[in-house]
Amino acid sequence: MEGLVYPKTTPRILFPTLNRRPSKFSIVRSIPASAMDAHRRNGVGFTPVRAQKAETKDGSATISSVMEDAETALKAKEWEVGMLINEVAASQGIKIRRRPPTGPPLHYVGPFQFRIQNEGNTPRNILEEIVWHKDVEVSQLKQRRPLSMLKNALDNAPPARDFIGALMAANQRTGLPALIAEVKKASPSRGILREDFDPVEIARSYEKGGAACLSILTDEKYFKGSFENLEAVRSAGVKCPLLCKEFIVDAWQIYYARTKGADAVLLIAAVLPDLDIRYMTKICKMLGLTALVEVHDEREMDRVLGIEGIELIGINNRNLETFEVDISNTKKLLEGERGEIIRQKNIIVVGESGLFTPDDIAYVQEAGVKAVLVGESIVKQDDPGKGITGLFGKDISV
Ligand SMILES: O=C(O)c1ccccc1NCC(=O)[C@H](O)[C@H](O)COP(=O)(O)O
Repeated sequence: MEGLVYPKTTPRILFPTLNRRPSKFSIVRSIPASAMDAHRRNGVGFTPVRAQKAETKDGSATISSVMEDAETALKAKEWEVGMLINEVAASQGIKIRRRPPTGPPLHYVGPFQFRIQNEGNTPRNILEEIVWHKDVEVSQLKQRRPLSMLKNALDNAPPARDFIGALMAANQRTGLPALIAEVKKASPSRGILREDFDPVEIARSYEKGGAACLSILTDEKYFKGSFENLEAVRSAGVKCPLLCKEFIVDAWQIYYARTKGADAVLLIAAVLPDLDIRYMTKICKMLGLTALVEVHDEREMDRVLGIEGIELIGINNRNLETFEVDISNTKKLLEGERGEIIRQKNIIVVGESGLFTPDDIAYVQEAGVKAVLVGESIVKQDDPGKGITGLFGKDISV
């Protein structure tokens, strides 16, 4: 296995040749997942994990300083806690691991220091990579806007609107699954979906075409979305309630989404252990937000059905680890006892991903969904609102 090589010497000693010899220090990654290859081909946001190097103020590379004993012990503890979190998640069948907090161990050979790419420090699939990146992104954002600051900002946020109410009203009005129309410029599996991307124009067109709610991608790196898009759509006067489509790994993000005008947030069961879903759902309720809890398979569905207070479940037909899309996943997860429990608990189910035709809509409606979340097939149309008519096989505008 190959790793990025840095010389090991005493602390703060400059190693001036490092910057001039980048090719010798680059990593050849060996990630087997075909998803990673597809992702790389599409060129959306992939950054290999690299060894960390310290930089001085003048920008030249330095040798990582030798850590003090206390610092080493703290890092070791952080590592252990990180591993424990992953163990709890794994015991619930969660395959997505959280990012190792201190990075992989260093190896010393002569004057060199190696950080070897291995199973433990390399994301195994695209969802894991997104989550690891999100962990870093959120911890940086939190430093700039601590929770106390967000809590103060809540007072100035536009009021939260009834996301589920809007879905139910549209479902009753049309007799068809209510549409959550997705404002999405790009995705890891499909690359760029729309070059001329004006989120407000697309949102208005969706609303005119009969969408009940909108899903706004806010992830920048992998979906080319932003919180500015969310804010812009909200302040443009679009009436449809807005789902903040983000990879939530920390409750701080829920507060942040609310300050930016979100009416709902996504919680992904493939990423979040039960306890996180439980307390994040409570935070959502406290803030007046709807939680759309997303599942991909039977195990995730069973976990989520075991959690009190879940009102809205999304069944994603896209396997976020392999990118495979199969709309029969919706039917499979709503069959038998699970469907029964969902009806008893009055949970609204949303069919997500891979829906392109009126037959697809009819198929998931027959399976039991009251709403659908659709991106690609409508956002790619010249007139996204008219794309809705094509998707449903009839005009569903108000
Ligand atoms: O779509 C991806 O490539 C993707 C990769 C990793 C995590 C999530 C991903 N997509 C999120 C979604 O599931 C879709 O944006 C959403 O359900 C709409 O799907 P579609 O109608 O197929 O655009």
